[in-house]
Amino acid sequence: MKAEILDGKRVAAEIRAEVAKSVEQFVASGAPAPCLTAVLVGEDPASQVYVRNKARACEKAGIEGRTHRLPVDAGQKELLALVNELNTDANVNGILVQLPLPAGHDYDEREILDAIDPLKDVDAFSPINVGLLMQGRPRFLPCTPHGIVQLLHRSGISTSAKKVCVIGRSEIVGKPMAMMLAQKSGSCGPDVANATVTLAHSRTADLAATCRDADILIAAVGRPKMITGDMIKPDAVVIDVGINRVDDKLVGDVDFDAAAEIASAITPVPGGVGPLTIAMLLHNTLMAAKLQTGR
Ligand SMILES: Nc1nc2c(c(=O)[nH]1)N[C@@H](CN(C=O)c1ccc(C(=O)N[C@@H](CCC(=O)O)C(=O)O)cc1)CN2
Repeated sequence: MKAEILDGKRVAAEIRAEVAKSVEQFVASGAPAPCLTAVLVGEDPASQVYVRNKARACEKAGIEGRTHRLPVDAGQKELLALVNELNTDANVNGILVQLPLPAGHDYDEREILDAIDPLKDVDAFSPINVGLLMQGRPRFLPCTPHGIVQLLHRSGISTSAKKVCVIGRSEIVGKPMAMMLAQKSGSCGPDVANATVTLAHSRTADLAATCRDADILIAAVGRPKMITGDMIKPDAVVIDVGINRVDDKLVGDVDFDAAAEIASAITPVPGGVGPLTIAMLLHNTLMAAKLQTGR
């Protein structure tokens, strides 16, 4: 294999240790431990795992991690009422609603995310936080794209003047990722910015050629092994955001074996981008607590 493996698990552990140290200092200054509250609707197995992992990660970092579980058919009104209750609970610094909300029960995801107090919106999905990011003056950075920025930065990979292709235009990953990489340096954390970004999607005319033109390829489409070896420029950096369960195994959006023979660096699945999402959530929770207490 030619490519260097970008070890997201290791970088996430490094960030989690840094957050834990900062939490310790925050608490030593007389502040209460930061508190993150996750809301889980229904019993989707993957969502249950993610929420449990978030609570465990909180505990290890000295953050109080609470989970509110609602039945699948709780309904929009009850969910909104819970979000509003958490907004006014002074003991709660960060709120997240685990996505996706259950299908077939008429949940309006947009209305729920809009209702989260922007100062407690540690996922950075609310319109205020998305708008601040668009304007290059973010408050919270969305966790998965921020994790990717940290991984690139800590792996010594610069994006400045590079051609980056982000495949997938989701609100959680694709759109904010493209926005962050296109910003001027310094506005979205470390010096991972100033890229020339293409945001590709299902209607992109010649996706293979578009991908092949990229120095850095970020795949966030949710389709197993969709990015094949022939879509990768020799020596490109490949970041795989996909987590697809196929025959009881996790596979990314990239055909890893083929890509690793062509790329200079690549993230594995599992153990690549995924663990960074939770690390950056802890970072945002501490930030929220600091913003709310003025410390
Ligand atoms: N409210 C949110 N909902 C969702 C988010 C989010 O950031 N906020 N992102 C994803 C799910 N997610 C966190 O919520 C998440 C996904 C994957 C991982 C992870 O560590 N993956 C591991 C594999 C884990 C496994 O065995 O399944 C890896 O890639 O190594 C963490 C968090 C959608 N919903």
